[in-house]
Amino acid sequence: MTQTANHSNNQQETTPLYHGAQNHCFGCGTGNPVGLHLTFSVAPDGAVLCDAIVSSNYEGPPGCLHGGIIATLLDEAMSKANRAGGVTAMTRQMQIEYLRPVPSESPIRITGRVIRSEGRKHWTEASIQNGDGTKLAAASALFIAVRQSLPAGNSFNSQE
Ligand SMILES: CCCCC/C=C\C/C=C\C/C=C\C/C=C\CCCC(=O)SCCNC(=O)CCNC(=O)[C@H](O)C(C)(C)COP(=O)(O)OP(=O)(O)OC[C@H]1O[C@@H](n2cnc3c(N)ncnc32)[C@H](O)[C@@H]1OP(=O)(O)O
Repeated sequence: MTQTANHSNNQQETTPLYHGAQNHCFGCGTGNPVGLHLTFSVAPDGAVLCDAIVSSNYEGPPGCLHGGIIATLLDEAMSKANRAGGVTAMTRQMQIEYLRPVPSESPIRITGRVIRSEGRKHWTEASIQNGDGTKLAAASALFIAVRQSLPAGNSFNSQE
């Protein structure tokens, strides 16, 4: 489980990225009791932001998040950057740089953005910063838009 954090360096006007679906996504699903329950907002330039405090239940080294969880946070941010642009896509390829340990139980900011799109291919980037704005981890990825439409009643990005 993850708490929402308030970053003092949050000076941008952002809009919450809603999705009405009670899905089981480990990153954002409200229907997943053991998920991270991340919530994102969208900045005017289309980047998505999530200010969070991630529980020590997701640690690897003492006091630090597990690398797989860090990958999840970055993956989720890039997926949400696509969603903010109305694109439902799955991760095809992802590269991660683990620059510094990411602390558990401490405010972090996760940011994602779409860099370039060509047909169904969407190249994205994401990063995690600590409360001081130091970059702790970064990722770049290729997402491919899914051919299937969302199942009925799955209102991702709606405000219902
Ligand atoms: C199953 C869908 C159900 C319906 C929708 C329901 C829900 C929506 C689903 C997801 C989004 C919603 C919630 C978000 C959830 C999680 C958030 C985090 C995101 C994830 O965690 S998500 C899980 C991890 N993720 C996977 O589990 C993917 C497994 N994978 C696949 O399911 C296929 O791989 C797929 C579908 C991705 C693509 O498969 P495909 O057959 O449709 O597409 P194809 O292979 O033809 O590639 C198309 C064009 O990309 C080019 N291309 C390919 N690879 C390239 C490379 N490396 N470099 C440069 N170009 C490349 C080709 O060359 C071609 O190019 P061109 O069109 O120009 O020829």
